[in-house]
Amino acid sequence: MIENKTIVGSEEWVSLPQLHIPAIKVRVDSGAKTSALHAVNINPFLRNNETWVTFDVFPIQNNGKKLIHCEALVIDKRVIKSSTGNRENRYVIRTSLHISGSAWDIELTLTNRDTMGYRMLLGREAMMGRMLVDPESSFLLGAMSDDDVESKYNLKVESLNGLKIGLLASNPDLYSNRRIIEAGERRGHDVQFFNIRQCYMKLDAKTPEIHYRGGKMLNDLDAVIPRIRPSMTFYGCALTRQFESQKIFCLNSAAAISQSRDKLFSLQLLLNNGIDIPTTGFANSPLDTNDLIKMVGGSPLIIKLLEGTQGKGVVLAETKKAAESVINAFKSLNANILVQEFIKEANGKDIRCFVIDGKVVAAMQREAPPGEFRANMHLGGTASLIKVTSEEKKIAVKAAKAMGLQVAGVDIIRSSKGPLLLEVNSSPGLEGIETATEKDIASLMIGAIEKYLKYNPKH
Ligand SMILES: Nc1ncnc2c1ncn2[C@@H]1O[C@H](COP(=O)(O)OP(=O)(O)OP(=O)(O)O)[C@@H](O)[C@H]1O
Ligand SMILES: [Mg+2]
Ligand SMILES: [Mg+2]
Repeated sequence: MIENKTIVGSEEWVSLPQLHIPAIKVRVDSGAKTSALHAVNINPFLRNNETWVTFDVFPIQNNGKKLIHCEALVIDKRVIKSSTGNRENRYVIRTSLHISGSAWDIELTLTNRDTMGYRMLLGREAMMGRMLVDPESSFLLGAMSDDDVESKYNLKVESLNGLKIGLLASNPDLYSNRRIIEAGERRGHDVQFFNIRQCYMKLDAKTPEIHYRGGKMLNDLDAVIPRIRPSMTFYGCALTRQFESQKIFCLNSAAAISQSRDKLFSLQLLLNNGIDIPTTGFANSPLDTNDLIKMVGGSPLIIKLLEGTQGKGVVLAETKKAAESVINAFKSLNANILVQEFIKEANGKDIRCFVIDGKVVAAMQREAPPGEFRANMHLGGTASLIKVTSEEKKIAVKAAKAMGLQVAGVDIIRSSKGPLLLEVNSSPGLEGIETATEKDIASLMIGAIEKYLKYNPKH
């Protein structure tokens, strides 16, 4: 019966019209029993008491732009062993396969293995009685150029006017992240959320790449907004650096973010740029504790964990004895700390200046709840509108510039000696400041990207 069978190569182009996939390159694999489709966002739902699935397919290899939403009736759920030996419980659907003028129904399992090079695998069940494989050849039933594929998918027509912006963060439901996406879309851009943990990259001189779990490529973004939480600094900065090396604009560079995460380094840098800070001491050994306390003017004094955030690692030691115990306790845990003169006259208040592209776009005062000296909102601090002086504005702008940050939350404390810089944040939160000032900060952040990229909306 060999005469009636079509000879195919190890790769071929097919189409799946019921799924609205006009062309997809398959790996012909007679070693696999069932055929598989590389799908993401696979979600079951009930329709007329039957289980269906919705799923997304990126049908074109190395193209993260073209996405097709599919739905199909589930005919089975099966444990499938992949070529690497992993077992996975997969949905099975039935759909019509069109290949070189013939069509027949095949079963397809849905899988979202990232590592699958081909978007579809054609197994022996689908080929049974119809095909013979010549493993040495490819595209015996017809090759397709990139242009052919593009025209099948109308890729050129589809392109948006706006910018493609990626938001690199950890939690899409966070107020700040929701606002950034919303503001970007409102200004006509395509803003997509990417979980930092689900991005991975290929370092290569000729074809460097950044991928997202599920196979999407992120190489074609126009800009990236990194919003890296402290626990993700190392990986998040490596990822941001990779975008930079691929000439994708990042709203805050990896270098600026990583140096802002080192409190000591930041304070040194700020001082070197002529910005005043509360007198600060740092020592490696507990043997120097006594002198360190003296250096910053004795008690009461502030002790800060270098890795602390949200006020959690900041302690006020009222007496010299208390200071010694706390410093030595931290040291015995091998924690890195700095000690700092306590600005009592601030009365539990500090000022947050939000700097974008060299301008203070909003400012608020934060006030600690009664009995607390730390003004952090996470610790119950309240925010209110405040008019900052031109000196304070200058300090904030200078600090952001010294740190190399296009977007920065600059914290200033009012002392009897004048305004002093406390710290500079590279992923400042939007909720407190937008609420207190009723300013659309998210939109101003997107505006900074537009300005840098010289983007002109074509109405
Ligand atoms: N030297 C100081 N004198 C008086 N109050 C201080 C001093 N340093 C910090 N504070 C208060 O404690 C709060 C927290 O300190 P700081 O901002 O340095 O650390 P953090 O909030 O833990 O860091 P991050 O803002 O990065 O989360 C400040 O907002 C301020 O209200
Ligand atoms: Mg702070
Ligand atoms: Mg900080």
